[in-house]
Amino acid sequence: MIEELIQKAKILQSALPYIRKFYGKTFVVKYGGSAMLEESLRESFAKDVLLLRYTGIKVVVVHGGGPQISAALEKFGIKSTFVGGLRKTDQETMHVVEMVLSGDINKDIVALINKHSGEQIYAVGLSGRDGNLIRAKKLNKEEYFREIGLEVPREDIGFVGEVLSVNTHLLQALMDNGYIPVIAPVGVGEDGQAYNINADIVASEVARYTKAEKLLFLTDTEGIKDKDGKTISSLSREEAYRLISEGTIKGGMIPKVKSALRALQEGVGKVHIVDGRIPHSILLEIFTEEGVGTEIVNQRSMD
Ligand SMILES: NC(=[NH2+])NCCC[C@H](N)C(=O)O
Repeated sequence: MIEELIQKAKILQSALPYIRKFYGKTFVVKYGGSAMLEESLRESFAKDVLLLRYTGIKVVVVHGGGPQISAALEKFGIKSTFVGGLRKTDQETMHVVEMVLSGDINKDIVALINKHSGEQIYAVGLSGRDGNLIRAKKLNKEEYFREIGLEVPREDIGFVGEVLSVNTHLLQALMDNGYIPVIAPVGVGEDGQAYNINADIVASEVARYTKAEKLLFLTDTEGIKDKDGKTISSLSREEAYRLISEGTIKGGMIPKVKSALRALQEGVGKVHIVDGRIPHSILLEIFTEEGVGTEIVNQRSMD
C-alpha cells in the first residue's frame, strides 16, 4: 500500500521541473472540438486549467464554436454559407454568432471552470468588444486567400474580421489578480461593429501580444502528421514551413499554423497541437518530457 503511495508521490514530483520552469508564465489555450462538446472531457479540461493556474501559470482560454453557430443558425432558419472555409457573415448572421459565442458558449465555459474553482481563482468571460480587447477590421480577403493558395472569391464575406491589436493591459490586470480570462473570438471595429474572427487566429494573436510562453491548440487530431500519416512529436519553424510548401499541411490548417509560426517568431516560446479527445492531454503535454501532441519550436535541439 505504502509502495503505491510512494509511486504517486514520484509522479507528482516528476512535474517539479516544469512547474519551476513555467511558474508565472502565460499560456494561451485554444479550446475547441470534442474537448468542448463531450461532458467528461469538459470537466477534465476545466480541472486541468485550474491545476495549471493554481501551480502559478497564468492561463488565457480562447474558445471556438463553429458547430454550435451552425446549429443556432439552422434553428433560426438562416442558411449557413461558407466561402473558401469562411462563414459568410451578414449582419443577421453576426447577431447569431455573437449570441452563441459571447452569450452562450463563453458563459458556459466560465461556469464550468468556476464550478471547480475554489475561492482563489475565477474565470471571467470576455468578448473582444469588452474593454476593446480585440480591435479588428474587415478581413483582407485577397491576402488571406492568396496565402492559402486559393482563388480569391468575388463574393463579399461580410463581417469576417482580422485582428488589429489586443488590449494586453486588460488581460494582465485580470491575470495578475488571479482571474482566468475566457475569450470569445469576436472583434470590435473602429465604429463598434462586431467582427467574426477565426478562433485559432485570435489565440495566436493573444499569445503574440501577451508574449506567452506557450500557445496550445486543443484539436480533434493527434497532431501534425508527416507524409506517411505519422504524428510528428517535435517540429521546428523551418520544418513546419516546409510541410506547408510540400502540401502536407493544407487547407484551413494553413492560416492557423502560419499565424502560430508568426507568434513563435515574435517571442512565444512554443506552440503545441494537442489531441483534445484524450482526457488530460494538456497535463500530459506540459508536465511530461515526451508529451502527447506536436510541439513547434523555433529551433529543435540536436538530440
Ligand atoms: N510533443 C512534444 N514533444 N511535447 C514535449 C513537451 C515538453 C515539455 N513538457 C514542454 O511543455 O515544453
